[in-house]
Amino acid sequence: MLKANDIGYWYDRQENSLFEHVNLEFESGTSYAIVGQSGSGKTTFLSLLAGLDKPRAGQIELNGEPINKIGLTNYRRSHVAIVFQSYNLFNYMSPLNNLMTAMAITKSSHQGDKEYAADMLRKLGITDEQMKKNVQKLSGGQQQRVAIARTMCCDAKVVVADEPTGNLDEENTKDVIEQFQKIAHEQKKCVIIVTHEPDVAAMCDHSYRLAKHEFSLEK
Ligand SMILES: Nc1ncnc2c1ncn2[C@@H]1O[C@H](COP(=O)(O)OP(=O)(O)OP(=O)(O)O)[C@@H](O)[C@H]1O
Repeated sequence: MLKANDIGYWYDRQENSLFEHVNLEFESGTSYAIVGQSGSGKTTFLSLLAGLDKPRAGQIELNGEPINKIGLTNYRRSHVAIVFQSYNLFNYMSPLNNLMTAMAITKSSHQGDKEYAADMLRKLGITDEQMKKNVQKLSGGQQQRVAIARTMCCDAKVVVADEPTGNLDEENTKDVIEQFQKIAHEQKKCVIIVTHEPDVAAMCDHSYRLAKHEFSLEK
C-alpha cells in the first residue's frame, strides 16, 4: 500500500546521509514499529512517509502513485493521519469538537456526524461527560486516546505515530497500542509507529530497526 522506493535523506550534505536506498513496503491491515537509536533518523523517515518533508532521493508511493503526484497537501489531508507524542489537539475545544473539526478539515465521509464521533470516543474509554469538557481537563493518557479517536474518524488509510506513548505510563501505553492494533486490524489501516520502547515494538505486527543508515526487519 505505502512504499518507500529507493529513499535517501540527508540534512546538509549527502556524505552525512541518515539513510540511502531504502526500500520498504507497508501493507494495510498491519501495524509496524520503527525502532533505532536516538538520532538515527526515525522521525525524519516518518515525516517522509507522512508527506511532511520530501526525500532527497527516491519517492514515497501510495498504491503505486508517487505522493508528490497526488500533491503533498492533498496527500496529508486525505490519506494520512498523524499522532504525535504531544497529542496536538485544539486545546480550547472539547474532545467531541476536536473530532468534528478534524472530520470537517479532512472532508471525512463521517463529516458532521456527531454520534459517530461520540462513538469513537466511547470506544476509547472517553465518557460522555469527558467528551464535552475542554481537552485540557483530561489526563495525558485520555488526551492521547482523543488523538487516536481522531484518526478513526478520518478516512485516511495511513496512520503514522511518533512516540505516541512517550508521555504515558505502562498501563496507558498498553491500552494505546491495543487501540492502534484495532485500527490496523479492524479498520484495515496501515499503522506505523516510531518508538524507543521495546514493549511497544513487541506489540506491533512487525518491527523495523534503523541502524547504521539501514533498515532491517526484526520481526
Ligand atoms: N531540521 C534539522 N536540521 C538538521 N539536522 C537535523 C534536523 N532535524 C533532525 N536533524 C538531525 O538528524 C538526525 C536524525 O534526527 P531524527 O529526529 O530523525 O532522529 P530520531 O531517530 O527520531 O531520534 P530520537 O529517537 O532522538 O527522536 C539527528 O542527528 C538530528 O540532530
